Amino acid sequence: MNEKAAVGERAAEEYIKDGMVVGLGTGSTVYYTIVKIADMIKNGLTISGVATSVQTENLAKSLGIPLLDLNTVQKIDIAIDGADEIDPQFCAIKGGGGALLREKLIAKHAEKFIVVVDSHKIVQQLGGFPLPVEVVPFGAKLTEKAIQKFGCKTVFREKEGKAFVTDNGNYIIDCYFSRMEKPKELAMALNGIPGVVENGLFINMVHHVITVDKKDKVIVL
Ligand SMILES: O=C[C@H](O)[C@H](O)[C@H](O)COP(=O)(O)O
Repeated sequence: MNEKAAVGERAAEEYIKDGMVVGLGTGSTVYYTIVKIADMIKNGLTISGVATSVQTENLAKSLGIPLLDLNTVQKIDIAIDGADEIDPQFCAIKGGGGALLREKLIAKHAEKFIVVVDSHKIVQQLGGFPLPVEVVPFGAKLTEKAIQKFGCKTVFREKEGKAFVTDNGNYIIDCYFSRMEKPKELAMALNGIPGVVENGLFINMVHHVITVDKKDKVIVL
C-alpha cells in the first residue's frame, strides 16, 4: 500500500469543500493532497491555495491551482501538511524539507490544521527525527552554541555540499536530542534565542491526523 498516497488523498476527500482557501503544505505526502485538489478543481470546484514553500508554489501552478498572496487573504479555511514525527498529543516535528517557517505561519492562521502522515511517523516520544531550527545567517555559529545548551548535537544542514538556504534566505540547524522531554518548553525557549527565526516543533496546532492503522486502514484521529 502506498500510505502517503492513501492519507494524502483522503485528506482532500474528507476536508476540502467548494469555495475554500486552503493552506498547501510541503513534501512527498501532501503532494498527493495537492494533486487531488487539482482534480477537484478540474471537476468544477472553486478552490484557491496559499503555498507554504516555493516548491509547493511551483507544484500548484503546474497543476492549475489558483494561488493567493498570503497578505491579501481574509481567511484560510484549512491547512493540510505532512510531518516528520507526531506524538499521541499531536505535537509534531516538521521541517525535514526546510519549509517549517512558512508552514507554521500558515498553520497558525488556518481555521483547521490537518496533518497527513504514514504510519512510521507516529511515535510515542518526539526526538527520533532531528529538530530543524531556522536561523538567520548573521552570527549563526553563535546561535548554534546557544542552541547546544539545550543538550543537543547540532549540524548545519547542507545540500549538494553547500549550506542549505531556506525560502526565506536563512540556514537550518538540525538538532539531535537523545530524549526530548518537554517539547512545549523547548519550542518556546528556542524561539527566545536571538538569531532563531523558528523551530520545527508544532505544539497545540494540529486538529486532526490522518494516518494508516495496523490493518492497513486509513484512519482519522
Ligand atoms: O519542511 C518540510 C515539511 O515540514 C514536510 O511536511 C515534512 O518534512 C514531511 O515531509 P514528507 O511528507 O515528504 O515526509
